[in-house]
Amino acid sequence: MERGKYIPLFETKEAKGRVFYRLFAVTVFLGICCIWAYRISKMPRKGEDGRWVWIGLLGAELWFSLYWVITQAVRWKSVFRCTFKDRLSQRYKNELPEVDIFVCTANFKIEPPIMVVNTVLSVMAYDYLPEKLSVYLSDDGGSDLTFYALLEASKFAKHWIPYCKKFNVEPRSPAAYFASKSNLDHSHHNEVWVDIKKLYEEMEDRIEIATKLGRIPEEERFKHRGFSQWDSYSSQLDHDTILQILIDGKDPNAKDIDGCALPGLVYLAREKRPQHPHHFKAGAMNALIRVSSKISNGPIILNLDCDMYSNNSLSIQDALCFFMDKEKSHDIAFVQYPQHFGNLTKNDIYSNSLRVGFNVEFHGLDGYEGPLYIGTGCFHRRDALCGRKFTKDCKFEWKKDDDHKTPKSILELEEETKPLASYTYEENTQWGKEMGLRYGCPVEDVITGLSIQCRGWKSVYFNPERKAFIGIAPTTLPQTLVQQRRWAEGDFQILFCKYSPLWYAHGKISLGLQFGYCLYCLWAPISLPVLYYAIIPSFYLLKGISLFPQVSSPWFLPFAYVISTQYIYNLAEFLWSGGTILGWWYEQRMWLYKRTSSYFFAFIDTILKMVGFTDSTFVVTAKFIDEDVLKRYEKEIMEFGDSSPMLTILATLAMLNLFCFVGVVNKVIMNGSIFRLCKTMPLQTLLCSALVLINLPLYQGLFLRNDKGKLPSSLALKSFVVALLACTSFTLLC
Ligand SMILES: O=c1ccn([C@@H]2O[C@H](COP(=O)(O)OP(=O)(O)O[C@H]3O[C@H](CO)[C@@H](O)[C@H](O)[C@H]3O)[C@@H](O)[C@H]2O)c(=O)[nH]1
Ligand SMILES: [Mn+2]
Repeated sequence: MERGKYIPLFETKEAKGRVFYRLFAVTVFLGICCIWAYRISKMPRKGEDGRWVWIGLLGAELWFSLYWVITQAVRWKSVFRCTFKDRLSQRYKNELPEVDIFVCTANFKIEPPIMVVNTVLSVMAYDYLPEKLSVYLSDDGGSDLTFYALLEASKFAKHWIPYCKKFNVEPRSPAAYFASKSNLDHSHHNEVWVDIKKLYEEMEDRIEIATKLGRIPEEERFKHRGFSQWDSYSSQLDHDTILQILIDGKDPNAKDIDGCALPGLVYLAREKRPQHPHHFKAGAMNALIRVSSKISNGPIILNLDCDMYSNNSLSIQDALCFFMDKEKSHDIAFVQYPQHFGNLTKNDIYSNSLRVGFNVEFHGLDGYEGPLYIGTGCFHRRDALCGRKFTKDCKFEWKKDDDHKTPKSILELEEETKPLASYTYEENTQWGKEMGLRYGCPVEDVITGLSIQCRGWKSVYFNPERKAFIGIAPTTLPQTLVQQRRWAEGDFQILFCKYSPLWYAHGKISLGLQFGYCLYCLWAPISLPVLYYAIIPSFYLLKGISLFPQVSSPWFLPFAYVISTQYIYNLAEFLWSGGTILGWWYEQRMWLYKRTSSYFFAFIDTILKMVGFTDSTFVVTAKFIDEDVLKRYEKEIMEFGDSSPMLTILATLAMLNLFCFVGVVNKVIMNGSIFRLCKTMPLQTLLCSALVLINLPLYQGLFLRNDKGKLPSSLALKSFVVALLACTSFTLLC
């Protein structure tokens, strides 16, 4: 390749068919305007019955419309990216930058150590110069079991990495590799394969036995000095910094069985004290940023959750194409990959795949200054993450002036580095404010990404054919709802924080991206109009009062047009993103459930937090479940299983709609014709029936099931009584 001539390392293509989409969106918008016109012109006058209900409906419809406009922003200007990895390696050969990989884990009980080390092994085996790769595991659980697992993994890596490279295997998480059918069928069923599998299984056994027993074999304890650091350990929330360099990447003797260099491997449990807030994952990440700066100081950082293993051994090269292009890279701060999940059922019963988000919306965000940072599967430029502003003369030289000139012993290096992970280190500094990940928000990732973009940087969304990372999605309804609640709460808080996409970001990022952020930041308040729509029209249906136009009225047309096109378009988008029809139906259900429970509670939580009543926490999502639950999950039977307030709301709403529906059916049987009902109150009838239909699994969970995943009978009784009371008092009083 000719030196000096500019050859791009990546390409950005605009989505096709934008013009058609925009025309379509305009017609829908006209329909929406007609709906407003209907609401305003037909509003009962002051003193007339039903005025407040109409005002409520108008409010809800205005909210929906505003939100619809926002969803258009992320469909308006979509782009797609592709990279040229071969050019990258030709151009830079051995001058590629060092890359530091951060894996976070928090609790060995719900994030099993064997899963964590599989993630670690998958990234250690990246097809990248091992001398330029360092892997850091942050263990917020401060568990010697996790440390033991990592120690085992550091030994196994000496066999695993050369094996992966020799046979060019994918994926490089051993568990995923041995479980994958394609690798079973036509893999090199030779001795090497059998040997490596045996080695893995032995390691797996040792780790799992230790995890089950809750302690490490006594003899292992003496073998490695690292365990002595637990001598002063009192609890997960009260211990000194534990730092252990398991493989020193700089050590010429750190070699795999083939004599090739190994990537660095470091275990860190930052110091924690009960009175001192540790700021959850953000705190862990900031400690890692500082600790790694002393040890390897790679200018590029990859951040992964402990369940997200690498599924593509060339992802680093892909990401570097975005960071190392001579002309287009200077302002790129991070490259975000989508999250994929390996444990979804065929129709994705809890709608966890976030299909449309990753296949449509994120491409839309990428058309502006780029996607949000979503905490995992994201490559960062260290400088940008540490608070640097982007200015026109930010040009990067990737060659590093080596500041570790005098080689130190591991012990010295560890002792020098430890203070960086102490909780006092951050006192009176900008960490958590202007440096590193932001504190105080349950979605530390999104707010951090926003603050980076507000400092003039851009980001890139890269969604390659072969999935780069695969993680674990929640497998029960309560887990999904809790996760969604944390996200909705965090995103809503961003709206009021210093970096609010509404005011602070104005002028710093484009209007389109401001809208893009609002798409997520407004999840919590959208719960209110959804709740309104899920209750009021059904009540009025029961009473026989119409709130929407009749079929014969011309006003019916805009409603019919907007509703039908939106659902058809939504279905098409879902199928196009790789979903199934049943999966779409499940998504409609989860759409409703998230809004009426998670988002609603997130709304309340945020308000309470603002008044100073509560503080947000981070409920870590469980990454494994027991056999019984797993069986139901695989059969796509909804798992309720507890009686949290969120499930109580869902059950009560479902019962309420059932009563209204039964009440109406009863009336029709007694004295009316179904035909007349559909003519006079078509939309209310449709809405109420759809709500009943979508809630079928809930009724089953309340009354028909006997397994452990059903709803508790106390909750069934509660929701039954509350809904009945609500319906009767409404019909009698209003
Ligand atoms: O005190 C804590 C709590 C969590 N974690 C780690 O943070 C990651 C994410 O936690 P998880 O319970 O899996 O949450 P999810 O909802 O699946 O995570 C998504 O949403 C989070 C923000 O809400 C982001 O931090 C994550 O990166 C993103 O994947 C996991 O690796 C945890 O081990 C910590 O290191 N320390
Ligand atoms: Mn997770």
